[in-house]
Amino acid sequence: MSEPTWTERVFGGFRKTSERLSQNLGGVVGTTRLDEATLDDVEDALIVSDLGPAAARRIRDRLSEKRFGLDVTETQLKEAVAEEIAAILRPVAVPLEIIAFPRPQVILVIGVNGSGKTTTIAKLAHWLQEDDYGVMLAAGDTFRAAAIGQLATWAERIGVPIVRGPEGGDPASIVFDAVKDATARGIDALIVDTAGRLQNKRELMDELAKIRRVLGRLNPEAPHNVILVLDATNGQNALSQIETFRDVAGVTGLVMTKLDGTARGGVLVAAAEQFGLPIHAIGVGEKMDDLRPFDADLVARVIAGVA
Ligand SMILES: Nc1nc2c(ncn2[C@@H]2O[C@H](COP(=O)(O)OP(=O)(O)OP(=O)(O)O)[C@@H](O)[C@H]2O)c(=O)[nH]1
Repeated sequence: MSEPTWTERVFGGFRKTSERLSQNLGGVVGTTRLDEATLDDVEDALIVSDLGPAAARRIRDRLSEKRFGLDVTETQLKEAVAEEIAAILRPVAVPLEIIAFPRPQVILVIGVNGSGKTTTIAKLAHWLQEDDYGVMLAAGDTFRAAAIGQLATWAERIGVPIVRGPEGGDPASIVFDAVKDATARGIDALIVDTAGRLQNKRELMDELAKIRRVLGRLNPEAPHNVILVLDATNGQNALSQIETFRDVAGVTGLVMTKLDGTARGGVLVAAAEQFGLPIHAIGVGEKMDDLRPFDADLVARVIAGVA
């Protein structure tokens, strides 16, 4: 059997959301009048399909504004829902921009253990490299020797330089060395792995504050990006993670990984509505070319079951 295409994998990541939505919109068979009762059903269906109450309400209101009292078939209703989901997702489908000057652009990557942070850093490095950017990695997750080793293995595989220190080393000093090195080499993007642990918010805040302080001495604008990696299989937990990391670490953008599984990716719609943070990319596998741009229209159609 041939490997699934990336679009097929995205279908996997949103399948649970999509199936639930379809089941719950299942009451709409044949042609239905879009009255208050039907709109209530649609809103409920959206809520239980991971899109969350705020996005569900917005979609309901938009449907009501545009089509109240009209007769719609199930397909027309799903098409209309897809359009409203896309309207929520399009503003946040923002690719990661690499600025030309000053170099390097410093990209901190954070996320809870096992979220796919290290793999995402590797994929991102590979992605940027394919676009002819010079990339360097910094092993700022000094908490575990294995994390440093894992990143170093990826660096070698992709063919990018890495700055690393000993286990338990000071992340801020590694990042400082990395920025100096990257500057000397004319590197475009320096991607920094961080311990990013939420178990101890105070420690995380202190660590990031120190990294920011040290970076600020070299370039007041650094870090240019703070990307939070989210695991799609965590469902609604993603929302509380975004909120906490936003408050603690000043998140500037998101990458959702593991959307190739049977994840409940619909939570991204809830996240878009609630936080409005850019979704730079999605992860659809464990290999280095398994990072994809976030395609709002495709995802909306997959969720609504009309792709
Ligand atoms: N299916 C799938 N697996 C992924 C994806 N991204 C990462 N993984 C896997 O998820 C597991 C955890 O990924 P890591 O990159 O090590 O996660 P991490 O957040 O760095 O974890 P720690 O090193 O424990 O902090 C690994 O087995 C990865 O291969 C993805 O998009 N799809």
